Amino acid sequence: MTYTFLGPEGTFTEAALLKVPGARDAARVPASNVNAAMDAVRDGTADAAMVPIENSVEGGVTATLDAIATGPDLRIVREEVVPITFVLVARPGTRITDIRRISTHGHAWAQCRGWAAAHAPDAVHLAASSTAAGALALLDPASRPGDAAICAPIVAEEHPELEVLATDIGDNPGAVTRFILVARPGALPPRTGADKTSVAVPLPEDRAGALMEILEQFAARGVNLSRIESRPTGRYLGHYFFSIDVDGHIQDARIADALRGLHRISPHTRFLGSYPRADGARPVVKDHVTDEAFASAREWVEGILGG
Ligand SMILES: O=C(O)C(=O)C[C@]1(C(=O)O)C=C[C@@H](O)C=C1
Repeated sequence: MTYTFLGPEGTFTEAALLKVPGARDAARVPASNVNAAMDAVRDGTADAAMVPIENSVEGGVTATLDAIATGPDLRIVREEVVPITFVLVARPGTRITDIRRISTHGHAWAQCRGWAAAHAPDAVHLAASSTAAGALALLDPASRPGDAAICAPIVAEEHPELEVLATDIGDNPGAVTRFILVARPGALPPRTGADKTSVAVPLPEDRAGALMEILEQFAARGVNLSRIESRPTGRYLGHYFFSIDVDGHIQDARIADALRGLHRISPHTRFLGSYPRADGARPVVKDHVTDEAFASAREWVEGILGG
């Protein structure tokens, strides 16, 4: 098994990958961005990719939402949630008051904006492809690095050449990021009873009430949505798809039935996977939407049709 992940070593994404049973002993190849990680899975260079999808403060990771909704099909097979704490690192001798450019990933900057405004008000954000990439660039003068970087504590532990100027600089204690493990389509992860299903649903064009019709497919079957966000398809201004997570597995009759309804409304709906929830929470399933209730309803209609 070969895994890829948003690298280099020391990213929060690597921490998420290391939570996957067996990943510590498997081949792990860092990718320089989310698209490269997904493409490595598509072309067979890697079997699975760990990528960030959502942060509790800054929201969706748009590169991931878009990359999985377009191009050759990929499937989410697992999710991991990682607590996020940040440190500020710099080359030894740097004083916080001298810092003018802080290099880090956009999602990390968004989570430390308040701290930066209070402690390094003259500093601007220098975008890096990941937190670890921003920190390691400080050790490579050829890369025109910033004066300091925001990264995970592990990067400072692994690189004593970097000095830690401040710890716990995130504005929201308790921040977490959710990561997904994606693979090529294959056997579905088995239903556990505490699962999620993800879909990308293009909004039918010029159809009044289309979003309501999509949401009704879930509401009518007692299916809870745990996330919904719209993304532009990139085709033209005003054309969107909805990225949706719901509680349940496609092997649950109520989810399969809701997906059939979605396909009727939006035929290019993309199934992105059914996989176990990281928190193990089981949904409350009302009596009229259990597998048994769907089977009994089907038999009733078949009985009538059969005469
Ligand atoms: O740069 C990293 O270390 C990542 O794993 C990416 C990422 C993200 O995309 O949100 C992950 C967690 C943190 O919230 C900041 C950055």
